[in-house]
Amino acid sequence: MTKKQTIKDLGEFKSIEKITRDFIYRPELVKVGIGDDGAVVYTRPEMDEIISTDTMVEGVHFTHQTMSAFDVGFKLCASNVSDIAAMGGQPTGLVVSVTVPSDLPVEWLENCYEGIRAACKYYRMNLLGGDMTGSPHGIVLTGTVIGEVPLNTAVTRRQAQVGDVVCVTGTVGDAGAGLEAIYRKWESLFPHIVQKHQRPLPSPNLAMKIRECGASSMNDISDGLSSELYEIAQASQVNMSIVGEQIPLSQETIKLSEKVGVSPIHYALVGGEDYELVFTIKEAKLSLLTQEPIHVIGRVESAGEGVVSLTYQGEKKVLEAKGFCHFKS
Ligand SMILES: Nc1ncnc2c1ncn2[C@@H]1O[C@H](COP(=O)(O)OP(=O)(O)O)[C@@H](O)[C@H]1O
Ligand SMILES: Cc1ncc(C[n+]2csc(CCOP(=O)(O)OP(=O)(O)O)c2C)c(N)n1
Ligand SMILES: [Mg+2]
Repeated sequence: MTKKQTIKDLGEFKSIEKITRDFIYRPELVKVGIGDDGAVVYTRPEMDEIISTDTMVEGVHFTHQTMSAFDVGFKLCASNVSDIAAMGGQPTGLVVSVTVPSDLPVEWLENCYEGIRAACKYYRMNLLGGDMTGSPHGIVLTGTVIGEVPLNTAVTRRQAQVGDVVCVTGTVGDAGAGLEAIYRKWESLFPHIVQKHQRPLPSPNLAMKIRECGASSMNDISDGLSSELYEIAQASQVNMSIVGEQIPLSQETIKLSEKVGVSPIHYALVGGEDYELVFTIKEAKLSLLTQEPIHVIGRVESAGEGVVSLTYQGEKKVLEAKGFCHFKS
């Protein structure tokens, strides 16, 4: 068998050249793209700019068992786009920093960039630049995304109002349950949730509609619904009540929970990486969103310290503020 060409064989500049050709999907927004010290982009006077960044680390966000190189590239973009969507904005550009071991096959990086390309194409986002360095251990990819939202309309976590309903988009818990399915080698039994783990597809268009309908606060679900609810409640200084039975779950997540023997809402509350949205809005505005995949899961009850209560199977408790945590002891 011939040895695969590695990053070290090809060298830094040739590797960059190989993977970054033809990456502009919105040429009208770029003055200077890849190939200079910095990218130069047009900004529009009627828009505010949004900037966010997210990282994927081998062994933390993925392993060679859980995700292909293409998936890693795609999900890096998706998690960044999700942050822009959570502000009610649209993504326009991305820079990617790649830190890889020198013996990594060039093919891995090429496939990863095919995933980045698929996402950039899907979201009409320009790849504007990046960085490439060696890593003594494992792969680390960081995306920094820029996006735009009409002036002064960005939806923050800070404005949830007493009386608002609390809603989520899509189904919640699928990505965490999908990871469990991958670990147990049940991919063929649970194709939909495995796909949700490997290729999440946040929707800035849905987020934009939610913003236009008057959402008072919004957050994306990266660490788990429980911790995202607390982020809104604490930033807005309100208490919320959630009804467990109203959290939308997919059939596959329900089936996997039964097989594994955990509560069906477990993955929704603490799984994370769904890249769905949780938001608050006046109940009267909901009629504008009836065509959309949106579910009411609770209500903003009162001004307060930011406590979230959960009623489930007839029992009301304070929801544990649990989610994915990078620095657990
Ligand atoms: N190393 C850092 N330096 C500066 N700001 C940071 C750093 N890490 C996180 N933040 C900021 O802290 C806030 C919370 O971060 P995070 O939990 O990662 O947000 P999200 O879940 O939306 O990705 C964000 O505003 C983020 O920009
Ligand atoms: C191998 C592996 N183990 C565990 C997870 C689960 N996981 C890793 S990071 C994470 C939370 C989201 O990542 P983070 O970097 O905290 O996203 P952010 O909140 O910054 O958007 C979760 C649920 C995974 N995806 N893959
Ligand atoms: Mg983050």
